[in-house]
Amino acid sequence: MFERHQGGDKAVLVCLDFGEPDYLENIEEFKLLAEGNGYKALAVIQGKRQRPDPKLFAGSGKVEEIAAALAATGASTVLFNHALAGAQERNLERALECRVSDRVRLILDIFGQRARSNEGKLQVELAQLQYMSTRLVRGWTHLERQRGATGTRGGPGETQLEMDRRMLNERVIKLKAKLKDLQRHRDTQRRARERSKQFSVSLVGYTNAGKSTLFNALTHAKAYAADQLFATLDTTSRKLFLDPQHSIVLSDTVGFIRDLPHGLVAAFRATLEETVRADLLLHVVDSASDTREAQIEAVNLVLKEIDADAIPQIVIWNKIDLKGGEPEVERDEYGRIRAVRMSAKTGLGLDLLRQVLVEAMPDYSTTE
Ligand SMILES: Nc1nc2c(ncn2[C@@H]2O[C@H](COP(=O)(O)OP(=O)(O)OP(=O)(O)O)[C@@H](O)[C@H]2O)c(=O)[nH]1
Ligand SMILES: [Mg+2]
Repeated sequence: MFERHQGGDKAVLVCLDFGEPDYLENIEEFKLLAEGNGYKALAVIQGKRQRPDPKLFAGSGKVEEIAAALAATGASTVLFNHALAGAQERNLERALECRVSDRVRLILDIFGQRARSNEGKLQVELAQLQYMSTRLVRGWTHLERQRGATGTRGGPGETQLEMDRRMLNERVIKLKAKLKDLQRHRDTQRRARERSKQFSVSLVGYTNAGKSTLFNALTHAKAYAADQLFATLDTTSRKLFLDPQHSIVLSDTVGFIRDLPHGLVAAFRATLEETVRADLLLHVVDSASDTREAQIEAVNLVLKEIDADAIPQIVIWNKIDLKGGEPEVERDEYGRIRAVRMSAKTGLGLDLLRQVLVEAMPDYSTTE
Protein backbone atom coordinates (compact mmCIF):
# COMPACT_ATOMS: atom_id res chain seq x y z
CA MET A 1 0.00 0.00 0.00
CA PHE A 2 2.88 2.37 0.78
CA GLU A 3 6.21 2.84 -0.96
CA ARG A 4 9.36 1.33 0.51
CA HIS A 5 11.21 3.74 2.71
CA GLN A 6 14.24 5.70 1.61
CA GLY A 7 17.20 6.39 3.88
CA GLY A 8 16.54 9.06 6.49
CA ASP A 9 12.79 8.49 6.76
CA LYS A 10 11.31 9.83 9.95
CA ALA A 11 9.71 7.27 12.22
CA VAL A 12 7.68 6.94 15.37
CA LEU A 13 8.79 3.95 17.46
CA VAL A 14 6.27 1.92 19.42
CA CYS A 15 7.35 -0.40 22.22
CA LEU A 16 4.66 -1.94 24.40
CA ASP A 17 5.14 -3.77 27.67
CA PHE A 18 3.40 -7.11 28.01
CA GLY A 19 5.18 -7.85 31.24
CA GLU A 20 8.53 -8.79 29.71
CA PRO A 21 11.19 -8.12 32.33
CA ASP A 22 13.80 -6.68 29.97
CA TYR A 23 11.46 -4.45 28.02
CA LEU A 24 12.73 -1.01 29.08
CA GLU A 25 16.35 -1.62 28.20
CA ASN A 26 15.27 -3.00 24.86
CA ILE A 27 14.49 0.48 23.59
CA GLU A 28 18.19 1.11 22.95
CA GLU A 29 18.38 -2.04 20.86
CA PHE A 30 15.15 -1.09 19.08
CA LYS A 31 16.66 2.29 18.18
CA LEU A 32 19.75 0.55 16.78
CA LEU A 33 17.48 -1.67 14.69
CA ALA A 34 15.60 1.38 13.37
CA GLU A 35 18.76 3.37 12.68
CA GLY A 36 20.39 0.34 11.07
CA ASN A 37 17.53 0.46 8.59
CA GLY A 38 18.12 4.14 7.88
CA TYR A 39 15.25 5.53 9.96
CA LYS A 40 15.44 8.64 12.09
CA ALA A 41 13.65 7.93 15.37
CA LEU A 42 11.69 11.07 16.28
CA ALA A 43 9.45 9.78 19.04
CA VAL A 44 9.16 6.69 21.19
CA ILE A 45 5.71 5.64 22.37
CA GLN A 46 5.47 3.21 25.23
CA GLY A 47 2.61 1.59 27.02
CA LYS A 48 1.48 -1.34 29.07
CA ARG A 49 -1.01 -3.94 27.92
CA GLN A 50 -2.11 -7.33 29.10
CA ARG A 51 -2.07 -8.81 25.62
CA PRO A 52 -2.07 -7.56 22.03
CA ASP A 53 -5.32 -6.31 20.55
CA PRO A 54 -6.30 -8.81 17.84
CA LYS A 55 -7.16 -6.10 15.28
CA LEU A 56 -4.71 -3.26 15.91
CA PHE A 57 -2.13 -4.86 18.24
CA ALA A 58 -2.22 -1.68 20.39
CA GLY A 59 -5.33 -0.37 22.14
CA SER A 60 -7.41 2.36 20.52
CA GLY A 61 -6.16 5.01 22.95
CA LYS A 62 -2.58 4.07 22.11
CA VAL A 63 -3.33 4.24 18.40
CA GLU A 64 -4.63 7.80 18.89
CA GLU A 65 -1.45 8.65 20.75
CA ILE A 66 0.60 7.30 17.84
CA ALA A 67 -1.48 9.35 15.38
CA ALA A 68 -0.84 12.47 17.45
CA ALA A 69 2.92 11.75 17.49
CA LEU A 70 2.85 11.33 13.70
CA ALA A 71 1.14 14.68 13.30
CA ALA A 72 3.49 16.41 15.74
CA THR A 73 6.72 15.07 14.25
CA GLY A 74 5.79 14.81 10.58
CA ALA A 75 7.03 11.21 10.61
CA SER A 76 6.02 8.95 7.73
CA THR A 77 6.44 5.55 9.34
CA VAL A 78 5.50 3.73 12.51
CA LEU A 79 7.81 0.96 13.68
CA PHE A 80 6.70 -1.66 16.19
CA ASN A 81 9.22 -3.47 18.40
CA HIS A 82 7.03 -6.58 18.13
CA ALA A 83 6.04 -9.18 15.59
CA LEU A 84 2.74 -8.08 14.01
CA ALA A 85 0.32 -10.31 12.18
CA GLY A 86 -0.14 -9.32 8.54
CA ALA A 87 -3.74 -8.26 9.17
CA GLN A 88 -2.76 -6.14 12.19
CA GLU A 89 -0.18 -4.37 10.07
CA ARG A 90 -2.73 -3.62 7.34
CA ASN A 91 -5.33 -2.42 9.85
CA LEU A 92 -2.78 -0.12 11.46
CA GLU A 93 -1.73 1.30 8.09
CA ARG A 94 -5.36 2.03 7.32
CA ALA A 95 -6.01 3.59 10.72
CA LEU A 96 -2.83 5.67 10.78
CA GLU A 97 -2.59 6.37 7.05
CA CYS A 98 1.11 5.69 6.94
CA ARG A 99 3.54 2.81 6.54
CA VAL A 100 3.82 0.39 9.44
CA SER A 101 6.70 -2.07 9.87
CA ASP A 102 7.30 -4.63 12.57
CA ARG A 103 10.40 -5.89 14.36
CA VAL A 104 10.71 -8.98 12.18
CA ARG A 105 10.85 -6.89 9.01
CA LEU A 106 13.48 -4.61 10.57
CA ILE A 107 15.65 -7.61 11.42
CA LEU A 108 15.16 -9.14 7.97
CA ASP A 109 15.96 -5.88 6.20
CA ILE A 110 19.16 -5.40 8.16
CA PHE A 111 20.19 -8.92 7.27
CA GLY A 112 19.34 -8.06 3.66
CA GLN A 113 21.64 -5.04 3.69
CA ARG A 114 24.49 -6.84 5.36
CA ALA A 115 24.56 -10.08 3.39
CA ARG A 116 27.75 -10.25 1.32
CA SER A 117 28.37 -13.84 0.31
CA ASN A 118 26.30 -15.60 -2.28
CA GLU A 119 25.03 -18.03 0.33
CA GLY A 120 24.18 -15.27 2.80
CA LYS A 121 22.17 -13.42 0.17
CA LEU A 122 20.24 -16.54 -0.79
CA GLN A 123 19.51 -17.35 2.85
CA VAL A 124 18.17 -13.87 3.53
CA GLU A 125 16.06 -13.89 0.39
CA LEU A 126 14.54 -17.21 1.41
CA ALA A 127 13.67 -15.86 4.85
CA GLN A 128 12.21 -12.69 3.31
CA LEU A 129 10.03 -14.70 0.95
CA GLN A 130 8.76 -16.82 3.80
CA TYR A 131 7.93 -13.67 5.74
CA MET A 132 6.21 -12.16 2.72
CA SER A 133 4.07 -15.21 2.17
CA THR A 134 2.26 -14.14 5.35
CA ARG A 135 1.75 -10.65 3.88
CA LEU A 136 1.21 -11.47 0.23
CA VAL A 137 -1.27 -8.71 -0.38
CA ARG A 138 1.41 -6.08 -0.52
CA GLY A 139 4.87 -7.49 -0.02
CA TRP A 140 5.32 -9.34 -3.26
CA THR A 141 4.63 -6.35 -5.50
CA HIS A 142 7.71 -4.78 -4.05
CA LEU A 143 9.84 -7.83 -4.78
CA GLU A 144 8.57 -7.95 -8.34
CA ARG A 145 9.61 -4.39 -8.91
CA GLN A 146 13.02 -5.07 -7.42
CA ARG A 147 13.69 -8.12 -9.52
CA GLY A 148 12.04 -7.05 -12.75
CA ALA A 149 9.14 -9.52 -12.78
CA THR A 150 10.36 -12.75 -14.33
CA GLY A 151 7.41 -14.96 -13.41
CA THR A 152 5.30 -16.60 -16.07
CA ARG A 153 1.61 -15.93 -16.41
CA GLY A 154 -0.79 -18.63 -15.39
CA GLY A 155 -3.91 -19.64 -17.29
CA PRO A 156 -6.95 -17.37 -17.50
CA GLY A 157 -8.90 -17.14 -14.30
CA GLU A 158 -5.83 -17.20 -12.09
CA THR A 159 -6.18 -14.30 -9.71
CA GLN A 160 -3.35 -11.94 -8.94
CA LEU A 161 -3.04 -13.47 -5.49
CA GLU A 162 -2.85 -17.02 -6.84
CA MET A 163 -0.25 -15.95 -9.34
CA ASP A 164 1.77 -14.18 -6.68
CA ARG A 165 1.63 -17.24 -4.49
CA ARG A 166 2.73 -19.51 -7.30
CA MET A 167 5.65 -17.24 -8.26
CA LEU A 168 6.69 -17.07 -4.65
CA ASN A 169 6.61 -20.84 -4.24
CA GLU A 170 8.61 -21.35 -7.41
CA ARG A 171 11.27 -18.96 -6.19
CA VAL A 172 11.37 -20.64 -2.77
CA ILE A 173 11.96 -24.04 -4.39
CA LYS A 174 14.75 -22.62 -6.58
CA LEU A 175 16.42 -20.93 -3.62
CA LYS A 176 16.29 -24.09 -1.53
CA ALA A 177 17.90 -26.09 -4.34
CA LYS A 178 20.70 -23.56 -4.74
CA LEU A 179 21.33 -23.49 -1.00
CA LYS A 180 21.49 -27.27 -0.95
CA ASP A 181 24.22 -27.18 -3.59
CA LEU A 182 26.24 -24.71 -1.58
CA GLN A 183 25.74 -26.81 1.52
CA ARG A 184 27.15 -29.87 -0.23
CA HIS A 185 30.25 -27.89 -1.09
CA ARG A 186 30.53 -26.76 2.51
CA ASP A 187 30.21 -30.35 3.75
CA THR A 188 33.14 -31.39 1.57
CA GLN A 189 35.27 -28.62 2.98
CA ARG A 190 34.33 -29.53 6.50
CA ARG A 191 35.06 -33.20 6.04
CA ALA A 192 38.52 -32.26 4.82
CA ARG A 193 38.99 -30.23 7.96
CA GLU A 194 37.66 -32.95 10.19
CA ARG A 195 40.12 -35.40 8.66
CA SER A 196 42.90 -33.07 9.65
CA LYS A 197 41.55 -33.34 13.25
CA GLN A 198 41.63 -29.68 14.05
CA PHE A 199 40.11 -28.61 17.33
CA SER A 200 37.38 -26.23 16.26
CA VAL A 201 36.12 -23.32 18.31
CA SER A 202 33.16 -21.08 17.39
CA LEU A 203 32.45 -17.59 18.67
CA VAL A 204 28.77 -17.20 19.45
CA GLY A 205 26.86 -14.45 21.19
CA TYR A 206 24.36 -11.66 21.01
CA THR A 207 24.81 -9.15 18.22
CA ASN A 208 27.28 -6.36 19.08
CA ALA A 209 28.86 -8.37 21.93
CA GLY A 210 32.31 -8.12 20.34
CA LYS A 211 32.77 -11.48 18.58
CA SER A 212 34.46 -10.06 15.47
CA THR A 213 36.68 -7.81 17.56
CA LEU A 214 37.80 -10.86 19.52
CA PHE A 215 38.23 -12.88 16.33
CA ASN A 216 40.46 -10.14 14.91
CA ALA A 217 42.43 -9.77 18.12
CA LEU A 218 43.17 -13.51 18.22
CA THR A 219 43.85 -14.12 14.54
CA HIS A 220 45.10 -10.70 13.42
CA ALA A 221 42.44 -10.91 10.73
CA LYS A 222 40.39 -8.02 9.48
CA ALA A 223 36.81 -9.22 9.93
CA TYR A 224 34.31 -6.37 9.86
CA ALA A 225 33.61 -5.17 13.40
CA ALA A 226 31.34 -2.20 14.01
CA ASP A 227 28.96 -0.67 16.48
CA GLN A 228 25.89 -1.87 14.68
CA LEU A 229 23.58 -4.86 14.77
CA PHE A 230 24.50 -7.85 12.60
CA ALA A 231 27.83 -6.51 11.37
CA THR A 232 28.73 -10.13 10.63
CA LEU A 233 26.51 -12.42 8.58
CA ASP A 234 28.87 -14.95 7.10
CA THR A 235 30.95 -17.43 8.98
CA THR A 236 34.69 -16.84 8.67
CA SER A 237 37.16 -19.49 9.84
CA ARG A 238 40.86 -19.16 10.47
CA LYS A 239 43.57 -21.44 11.72
CA LEU A 240 45.10 -20.03 14.86
CA PHE A 241 48.26 -20.99 16.72
CA LEU A 242 47.79 -20.63 20.48
CA ASP A 243 51.43 -21.54 21.05
CA PRO A 244 53.96 -23.48 18.93
CA GLN A 245 52.36 -26.83 19.84
CA HIS A 246 48.68 -25.98 19.75
CA SER A 247 46.51 -24.81 16.90
CA ILE A 248 42.74 -24.54 16.53
CA VAL A 249 40.28 -23.48 13.85
CA LEU A 250 38.40 -20.43 15.06
CA SER A 251 35.08 -19.33 13.49
CA ASP A 252 33.34 -15.98 13.74
CA THR A 253 29.57 -16.22 13.25
CA VAL A 254 26.40 -14.22 12.86
CA GLY A 255 25.14 -12.59 16.06
CA PHE A 256 21.89 -13.63 17.66
CA ILE A 257 19.04 -11.40 18.78
CA ARG A 258 15.82 -11.76 20.73
CA ASP A 259 12.88 -12.72 18.47
CA LEU A 260 15.13 -13.80 15.64
CA PRO A 261 12.52 -14.68 13.02
CA HIS A 262 12.07 -18.41 12.91
CA GLY A 263 12.52 -18.54 9.15
CA LEU A 264 15.78 -16.71 9.51
CA VAL A 265 17.22 -19.25 11.94
CA ALA A 266 16.26 -21.99 9.53
CA ALA A 267 17.72 -20.10 6.57
CA PHE A 268 20.99 -19.60 8.40
CA ARG A 269 21.19 -23.20 9.49
CA ALA A 270 23.91 -23.94 6.94
CA THR A 271 26.06 -21.03 8.06
CA LEU A 272 25.46 -21.96 11.65
CA GLU A 273 26.36 -25.56 10.94
CA GLU A 274 29.93 -24.54 11.65
CA THR A 275 28.74 -23.70 15.15
CA VAL A 276 26.84 -26.94 15.53
CA ARG A 277 29.94 -29.01 14.71
CA ALA A 278 32.33 -27.04 16.89
CA ASP A 279 34.20 -28.78 19.73
CA LEU A 280 33.91 -25.72 21.94
CA LEU A 281 31.84 -22.53 21.97
CA LEU A 282 33.12 -19.21 23.22
CA HIS A 283 29.95 -17.40 24.26
CA VAL A 284 30.87 -13.73 24.03
CA VAL A 285 28.84 -11.43 26.30
CA ASP A 286 28.89 -7.64 26.55
CA SER A 287 29.47 -7.55 30.30
CA ALA A 288 28.75 -3.81 30.39
CA SER A 289 25.20 -4.24 29.04
CA ASP A 290 22.30 -4.03 31.47
CA THR A 291 20.47 -6.73 29.54
CA ARG A 292 23.36 -9.22 29.47
CA GLU A 293 21.42 -11.96 31.29
CA ALA A 294 18.49 -11.71 28.87
CA GLN A 295 20.95 -11.75 25.98
CA ILE A 296 22.66 -14.90 27.27
CA GLU A 297 19.25 -16.52 27.51
CA ALA A 298 18.30 -15.49 23.98
CA VAL A 299 21.56 -16.91 22.63
CA ASN A 300 21.13 -20.19 24.48
CA LEU A 301 17.62 -20.45 23.06
CA VAL A 302 18.90 -20.20 19.49
CA LEU A 303 21.69 -22.66 20.29
CA LYS A 304 19.05 -25.10 21.41
CA GLU A 305 17.10 -24.52 18.23
CA ILE A 306 20.10 -25.45 16.10
CA ASP A 307 21.02 -28.41 18.34
CA ALA A 308 24.20 -26.83 19.64
CA ASP A 309 23.21 -26.65 23.29
CA ALA A 310 25.22 -29.71 24.31
CA ILE A 311 28.56 -28.32 23.11
CA PRO A 312 30.82 -27.19 25.96
CA GLN A 313 30.77 -23.43 26.47
CA ILE A 314 33.15 -20.93 27.96
CA VAL A 315 31.59 -17.56 28.66
CA ILE A 316 33.67 -14.55 27.65
CA TRP A 317 32.74 -11.56 29.81
CA ASN A 318 33.91 -9.02 27.26
CA LYS A 319 34.32 -5.24 27.44
CA ILE A 320 35.62 -5.20 31.03
CA ASP A 321 37.51 -2.03 30.07
CA LEU A 322 34.19 -0.16 30.25
CA LYS A 323 33.39 -0.97 33.86
CA GLY A 324 36.90 -1.53 35.17
CA GLY A 325 38.24 -4.75 36.65
CA GLU A 326 41.06 -7.19 36.08
CA PRO A 327 41.15 -10.03 33.58
CA GLU A 328 40.33 -13.26 35.34
CA VAL A 329 39.40 -16.90 34.81
CA GLU A 330 36.30 -18.16 36.61
CA ARG A 331 36.16 -21.87 37.48
CA ASP A 332 33.49 -24.10 38.94
CA GLU A 333 33.90 -26.17 42.10
CA TYR A 334 35.69 -28.91 40.14
CA GLY A 335 38.19 -26.47 38.70
CA ARG A 336 36.64 -26.53 35.24
CA ILE A 337 36.81 -23.30 33.26
CA ARG A 338 33.50 -21.47 33.28
CA ALA A 339 34.33 -17.96 32.09
CA VAL A 340 37.05 -15.47 31.22
CA ARG A 341 36.77 -11.79 31.99
CA MET A 342 38.58 -9.74 29.36
CA SER A 343 38.52 -6.98 26.78
CA ALA A 344 38.82 -7.84 23.10
CA LYS A 345 39.28 -4.19 22.22
CA THR A 346 42.17 -3.34 24.53
CA GLY A 347 43.63 -6.84 24.50
CA LEU A 348 43.37 -7.10 28.27
CA GLY A 349 43.17 -10.80 29.17
CA LEU A 350 43.89 -12.03 25.65
CA ASP A 351 46.90 -14.08 26.80
CA LEU A 352 44.79 -15.56 29.56
CA LEU A 353 42.22 -16.65 26.98
CA ARG A 354 44.93 -18.31 24.87
CA GLN A 355 46.08 -20.31 27.91
CA VAL A 356 42.51 -21.26 28.70
CA LEU A 357 42.01 -22.52 25.14
CA VAL A 358 45.12 -24.67 25.32
CA GLU A 359 43.83 -26.11 28.57
CA ALA A 360 40.44 -26.83 27.02
CA MET A 361 41.98 -28.86 24.20
CA PRO A 362 41.63 -32.63 24.54
CA ASP A 363 45.35 -33.49 24.27
CA TYR A 364 46.19 -31.11 27.07
CA SER A 365 47.88 -32.72 30.05
CA THR A 366 49.24 -30.97 33.09
CA THR A 367 52.83 -31.62 34.05
CA GLU A 368 52.39 -31.03 37.76
N1 LIG B 1 34.83 -0.93 25.00
C1 LIG B 1 34.87 -2.06 24.30
N2 LIG B 1 34.24 -2.14 23.13
C2 LIG B 1 34.30 -3.31 22.45
C3 LIG B 1 35.01 -4.43 22.95
N3 LIG B 1 34.87 -5.45 22.07
C4 LIG B 1 34.14 -4.96 21.05
N4 LIG B 1 33.77 -3.68 21.28
C5 LIG B 1 32.97 -2.80 20.41
O1 LIG B 1 31.67 -3.33 20.30
C6 LIG B 1 31.15 -3.10 18.98
C7 LIG B 1 30.71 -4.40 18.35
O2 LIG B 1 31.83 -5.20 18.09
P1 LIG B 1 31.79 -6.39 17.04
O3 LIG B 1 33.07 -7.13 17.22
O4 LIG B 1 31.44 -5.92 15.67
O5 LIG B 1 30.59 -7.24 17.61
P2 LIG B 1 29.96 -8.60 17.04
O6 LIG B 1 29.63 -9.44 18.22
O7 LIG B 1 30.88 -9.20 16.02
O8 LIG B 1 28.65 -8.05 16.38
P3 LIG B 1 27.76 -8.71 15.18
O9 LIG B 1 28.68 -9.15 14.10
O10 LIG B 1 26.90 -7.57 14.82
O11 LIG B 1 27.00 -9.83 15.79
C8 LIG B 1 32.27 -2.40 18.20
O12 LIG B 1 32.03 -1.01 18.23
C9 LIG B 1 33.51 -2.76 18.99
O13 LIG B 1 34.53 -1.79 18.86
C10 LIG B 1 35.67 -4.31 24.22
O14 LIG B 1 36.31 -5.20 24.74
N5 LIG B 1 35.57 -3.10 24.84
MG1 LIG C 1 30.59 -9.63 14.09
